[in-house]
Amino acid sequence: MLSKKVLSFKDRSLKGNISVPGDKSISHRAVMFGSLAKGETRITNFLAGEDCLSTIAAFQAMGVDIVRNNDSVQIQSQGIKGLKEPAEPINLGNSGTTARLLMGILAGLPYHFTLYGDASLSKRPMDRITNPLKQMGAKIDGRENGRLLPISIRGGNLNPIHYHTPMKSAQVKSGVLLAGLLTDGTTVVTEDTKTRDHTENMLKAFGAKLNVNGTEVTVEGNKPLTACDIEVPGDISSAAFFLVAAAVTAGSEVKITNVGLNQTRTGIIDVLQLMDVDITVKEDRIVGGEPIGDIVVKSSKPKAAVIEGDIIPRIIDEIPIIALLATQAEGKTVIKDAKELRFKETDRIESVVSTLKALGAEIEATEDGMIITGGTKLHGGVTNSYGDHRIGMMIAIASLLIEEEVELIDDKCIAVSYPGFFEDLDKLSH
Ligand SMILES: O=C(O)C1=C[C@@H](OP(=O)(O)O)[C@@H](O)[C@H](O)C1
Ligand SMILES: C=C(OP(=O)(O)O)C(=O)O
Repeated sequence: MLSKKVLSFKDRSLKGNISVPGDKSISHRAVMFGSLAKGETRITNFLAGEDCLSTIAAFQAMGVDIVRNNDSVQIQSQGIKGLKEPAEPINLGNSGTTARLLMGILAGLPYHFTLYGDASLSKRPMDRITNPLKQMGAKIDGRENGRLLPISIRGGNLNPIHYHTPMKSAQVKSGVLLAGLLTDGTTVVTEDTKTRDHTENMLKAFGAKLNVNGTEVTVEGNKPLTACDIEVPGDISSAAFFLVAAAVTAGSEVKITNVGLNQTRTGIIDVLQLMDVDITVKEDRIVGGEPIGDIVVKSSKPKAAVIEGDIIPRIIDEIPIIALLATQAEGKTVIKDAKELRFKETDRIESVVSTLKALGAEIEATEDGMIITGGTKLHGGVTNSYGDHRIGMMIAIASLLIEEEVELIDDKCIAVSYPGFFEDLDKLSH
């Protein structure tokens, strides 16, 4: 039975300060690298969302001692050599990041693994990572020749690789780099456009021999990682929902503190500026190579924009909430070059378009994006997140603009990336 929530937030303005939970991408990587590094790694401000809990469970299944207390995590590891063959299949839940990065690690270990996920993850393409790993020598099989989960891996004896990622994906880049760490030579990964670089930043902090030159990353294999402490910045992808909410509701002013401002993730700030939203950003400090600071957004009169090209990987998870912003902007917004949206928890081109259309927006899907005519008054109705956390949060923010009730079917999936989302929305609502 799917959960259901009736949203009637009409006419609320958002005021106040919050710090959103820890960054999902960084939390995953902290657990993974901490499990590979000999010694004790302590993580603070860890995101206790379902996806990151799947990552913890995967390494516990390989014998790593991981203890979590709310958003603090303590890892005691014997290093790569201490990892054990899990007795049971590994459940990846809903998490694409766990799947693609973990496969890179497992491919380098001399054991057998079986991986599976939920209905959504079982539809998402895994050949983007299994293909390069097979080229490196891993034995991988699964549905449709290793394209889909469940997948089995017999790892070990990998060769290094020079690999150019055919799609703009930090998960693929990271998975290949992690496999490269477990070889005897030098692995080089290149990409057309720089995608999020948390793997590179954090591997350096763990002592890996890694070099970044523009869009080329080189890693030396067979060099042990050393445990270190990781402070996770707030997740700008979670903050994005409240930044847009403040921009589109009257009388609002929201400050998000302690949020990650890594350049490869801050496309949402650029888009808000491009669309004439009143936004101020203040960078405070850099921790583990990751800049952290505060963002303030006030009620605005947004203008439409064309959003395309190299900015897309920098806003890939924010496009659902940007689409909602575009419904309230003056003019026609065009989002292009975003075909990758079709491979997320849902096909986010179809799920965003059908959901916003059902609420009265003027929005059309294109092959690689969407066209949105702004200035529409949204209305109530029955909506479905389709099990996609970012669609669920987009609907909740849309309901702030809607007089009638909005029914949200499957609100619980929001816990994948933002367990306290409705509490934070309540905290800011006046
Ligand atoms: O590396 C990561 O942590 C992520 C990379 C992106 O996916 P792709 O690599 O598929 O673009 C993003 O959508 C996902 O939420 C997290
Ligand atoms: C696409 C996402 O995550 P993942 O690929 O890890 O499932 C997301 O969080 O929006």
